[in-house]
Amino acid sequence: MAPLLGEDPLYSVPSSIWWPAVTLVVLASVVVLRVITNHITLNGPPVFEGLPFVGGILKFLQGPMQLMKGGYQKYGEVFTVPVLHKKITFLLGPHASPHFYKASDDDMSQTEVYEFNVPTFGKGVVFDVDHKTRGEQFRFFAEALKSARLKLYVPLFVQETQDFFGKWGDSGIVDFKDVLADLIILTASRTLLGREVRENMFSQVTALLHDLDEGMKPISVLFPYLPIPAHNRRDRARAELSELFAKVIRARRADPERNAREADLLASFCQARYSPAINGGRELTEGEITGMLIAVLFAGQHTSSITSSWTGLYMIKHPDVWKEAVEEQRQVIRTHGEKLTLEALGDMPVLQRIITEALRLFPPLILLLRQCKRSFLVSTSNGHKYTIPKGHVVATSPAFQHRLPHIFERPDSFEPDRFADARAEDKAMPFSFIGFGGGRHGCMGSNFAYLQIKTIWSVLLRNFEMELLDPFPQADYSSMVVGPTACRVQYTRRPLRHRQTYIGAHGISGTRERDY
Ligand code: HEM
Repeated sequence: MAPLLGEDPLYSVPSSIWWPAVTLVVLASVVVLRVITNHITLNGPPVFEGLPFVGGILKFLQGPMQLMKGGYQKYGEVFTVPVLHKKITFLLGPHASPHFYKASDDDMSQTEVYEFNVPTFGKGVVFDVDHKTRGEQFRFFAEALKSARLKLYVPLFVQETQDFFGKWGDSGIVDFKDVLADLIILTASRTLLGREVRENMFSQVTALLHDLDEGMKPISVLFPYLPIPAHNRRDRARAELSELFAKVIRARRADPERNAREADLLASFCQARYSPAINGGRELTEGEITGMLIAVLFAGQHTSSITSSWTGLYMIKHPDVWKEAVEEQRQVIRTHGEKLTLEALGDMPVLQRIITEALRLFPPLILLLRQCKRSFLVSTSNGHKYTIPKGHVVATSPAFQHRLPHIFERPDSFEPDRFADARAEDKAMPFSFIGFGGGRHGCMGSNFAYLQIKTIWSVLLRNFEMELLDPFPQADYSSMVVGPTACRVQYTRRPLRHRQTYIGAHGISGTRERDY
């Protein structure tokens, strides 16, 4: 006879035992399901996770460089790491990444992945507006950074840089990461924010920008509005900056002729108008101008000062390269005279390659991100094909890609000539060198940055000898924008001498040394 319900052995087991058992079975099924779904996306990328649920986040906590190294070693150029509720797919190398750079904003969107910037940049600009409005706002950036405007910025870079190093003594000890950050904020203030800020309210604005900067913590990426002291200070600083800039903008607009004479980004923004099809062709509001000034400052400030620092550190570490750069300065002086002009700065291929090589080895933006809105196919260098599903966060990495030996020969060594015509390693495939990103959203300030960094190093190469007092620094991956760890440099002032051929009295010619 079948046992009565109450006699079934299962029902006689006390609930304190079977509840945990049921929970365990449910949990185990969820884990198995999760492992299966992670792997069965049709032709999807391999999943680099390890322990289900926590593996991805544990790997992330080791730092992105370590994570990419592990994933690349195991799976190659394309793999997915599940982190909390997100799936991050890495495309490492130029074979797998073209779509990342070329796709439209509707297919590969920046909004979701960069919207943590909204409390800093402000409402109504860049990552807080629809794609069409953003396209227009980026047109204003492009207008303000085109060659004709850059020509106006160069004398301001030169003036600020000469004044800054003019205050250095005959010898001293500095850390580039600090001093060059100070200098870049001066040049950026003058050329981007304008004369009023630089001349009348520099220390006030710098203090507010500092609070804004300090309000951007790694936690801000996930929770930008978390009520922590750093975010509170950020919000107060943002509000004060709005008030200050609004006054400056109003004064500029009250005197359009004076505004038109000013050589700064603010002047361009004060004159800019949306196209009639977008926002009815109106001019930018004070809030939009403020937000765009902050956005451009954030895009160009740390990135430029960090790249200036690595450029100098590498030149000092490699005396042959330093010598070649000094020799180029002599040549430029012979051709263009002593004044640093747009043309003179454009005639420095050696220094240009040194900067590019420093940026290859240590790009300050180590991860570039997009949200995939429409699935797409990628191919790797060895012919594997994967479908990247809609909904994934997609990442590329200048820092990781630039060290791949099939893209750059001896990738860990400092060889500026890899960018010279004879080697042209960056030209072998599109999107090989991505220090400035590339494609649709490639850096709009790269020419501005090169001019700024070349101005700094022209002045330094012409006036100082330098020596590293500490071991060559590492990259400090704890910062959002990655720069060098501390490193002291000893500088000694020396005028640059160059041999000049002359024709003397009675046609006697010879050479003599000249000081600069
Ligand atoms: C060495 C210095 C610099 C580096 C390494 C750098 C790097 C980059 C990178 C990697 C991107 C692409 C971001 C992405 O695809 O998600 C970017 C975009 C951008 N950069 Fe730079 N940047 C530098 C200097 C500057 C400067 C000085 C300015 C302005 C004065 C600037 C303005 C911009 C703007 C407006 C964008 C956005 C372009 C777009 O989304 O269409 N950058 N930069």
